Amino acid sequence: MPASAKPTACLALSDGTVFYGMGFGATGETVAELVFNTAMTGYQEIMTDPSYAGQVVTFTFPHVGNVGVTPEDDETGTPVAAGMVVKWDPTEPSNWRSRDELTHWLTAKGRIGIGGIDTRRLTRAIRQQGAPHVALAHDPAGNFDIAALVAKARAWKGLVGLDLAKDVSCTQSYRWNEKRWAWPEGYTERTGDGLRVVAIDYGAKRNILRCLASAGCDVTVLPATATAEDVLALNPEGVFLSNGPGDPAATGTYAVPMIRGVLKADLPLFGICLGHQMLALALGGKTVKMNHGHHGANHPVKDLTTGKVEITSMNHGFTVDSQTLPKGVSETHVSLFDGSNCGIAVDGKPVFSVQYHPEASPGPQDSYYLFDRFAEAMRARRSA
Ligand SMILES: NC(=O)CC[C@H](N)C(=O)O
Repeated sequence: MPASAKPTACLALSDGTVFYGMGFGATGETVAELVFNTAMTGYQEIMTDPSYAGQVVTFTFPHVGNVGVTPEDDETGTPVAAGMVVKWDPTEPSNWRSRDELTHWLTAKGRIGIGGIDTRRLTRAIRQQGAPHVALAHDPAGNFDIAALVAKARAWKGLVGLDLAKDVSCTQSYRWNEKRWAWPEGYTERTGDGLRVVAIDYGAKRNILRCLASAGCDVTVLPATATAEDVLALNPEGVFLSNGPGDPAATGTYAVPMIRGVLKADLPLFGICLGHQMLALALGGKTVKMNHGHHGANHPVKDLTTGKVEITSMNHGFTVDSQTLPKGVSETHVSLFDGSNCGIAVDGKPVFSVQYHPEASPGPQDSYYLFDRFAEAMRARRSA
């Protein structure tokens, strides 16, 4: 922000720290948790990932806006993150795929952005104090009641205990057949299997559904509140639990009974992120809030069964406490950043889940094998 320019946006942290900058996108105010994401690409996928409901995202990579936005890159129909914080004001798009400018898109979709922020200082603050509660305000006239904004950030109850999955889930069931556009090395499209998969939508990213379809699945998506009876009535060959926002323990009030009911049917089951956390809860484990979580596209994860390291895309603020996993449930993956749990499996059964995002959107493709593993488990069951 030029020294002479009057700030048109501000970010007030609950500890009273205030960052001033230039507003873009929608005007108004929002109160949320503040996280940082270190990915160098994929700002549109990040903003439209429903798992970011209730969170404002600080982008540590400074170039945001340079490839514009295109509906093809939406993870759901609209940005779900509450707002975005960037170092420089978004640049004009220069990309053949761009259909809109980031700033215009944010305005149209009612999401606030703030540019000109020292994102390095802000990120250090997030690391030190844990993901803070913030109020983000954008007013072209530059009038801000800072005391009121700080008070709003302080009064906000936060994500612990908050169930947001119901808000972002679909309300009606639907079929999904669209496949991936690009293939990770060594993989090609699997067709003709028609593996009947029921995917529970807690805020599912579209590229996860594409990956399931590409692995040979014929996917029926059900709303978050679907019961085990609803799921099993569709005679699935496998069940998938999606990613999603909020506290897994709060979402678990309805998801856990459903998952326990489905587990009795002894079907292949695969969960990602929130789905992973809720599978752990259903099996008797516990989840805890992390200090500032993991949000980025280069997080190393070790597969404990093979010793292989995957570079993964991550976005989570809660984690499964591996100490609480009961007998018969194994930890399969760990984060090489902090040793936190990144995967579990029920011993001897094709029931498994991962904390990270193997659909590679945005980011690395190393973990696509998990979709194939899920599909292979269904094929094995079919031929048994
Ligand atoms: N990406 C996700 O599914 C996030 C899960 C959960 N809301 C968390 O923050 O840990």
